[in-house]
Amino acid sequence: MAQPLTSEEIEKAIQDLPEWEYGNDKISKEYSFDNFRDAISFLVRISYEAEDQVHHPEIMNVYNTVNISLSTHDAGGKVTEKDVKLAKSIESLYNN
Ligand SMILES: C[C@H](O)[C@H](O)[C@H]1CNC2=NC(N)=NC(=O)C2=N1
Repeated sequence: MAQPLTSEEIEKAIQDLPEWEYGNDKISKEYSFDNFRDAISFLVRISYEAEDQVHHPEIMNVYNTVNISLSTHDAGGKVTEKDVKLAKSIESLYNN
C-alpha cells in the first residue's frame, strides 16, 4: 500500500510540477483553457489516464477552468507517490 509522503518529500516533488501547490493534505493545480469545450476535453483525457493508473483526482470545473486536487484515499487521504505520478501524467497531457 502506498505510504504517505512527508511534507519535505512533497515539497521536493512539486518542485518538478510547475504551479502545483501543497496544502490541506493535497497537491493541486488550476488549469485554464480558451473555452469550456477545451476544459472538458482535458478532463476526458485525464479520465483515461486515471483509469489506467487506478488513481483518481478530485475535479472542480467552472467554465474554462479546471481545478485538480490529488490525495490517496487508501492512505488516509494523505499525499503519496501515486498522487505525484498522476500529477506528472496530467502535466504531460496539458503540455501535449
Ligand atoms: C479499488 C480501487 O482500486 C481503489 O479504491 C482506488 C481507486 N482510486 C483511487 N484514487 C485515489 N485518489 N485514491 C485512492 O486511494 C484510490 N483507490
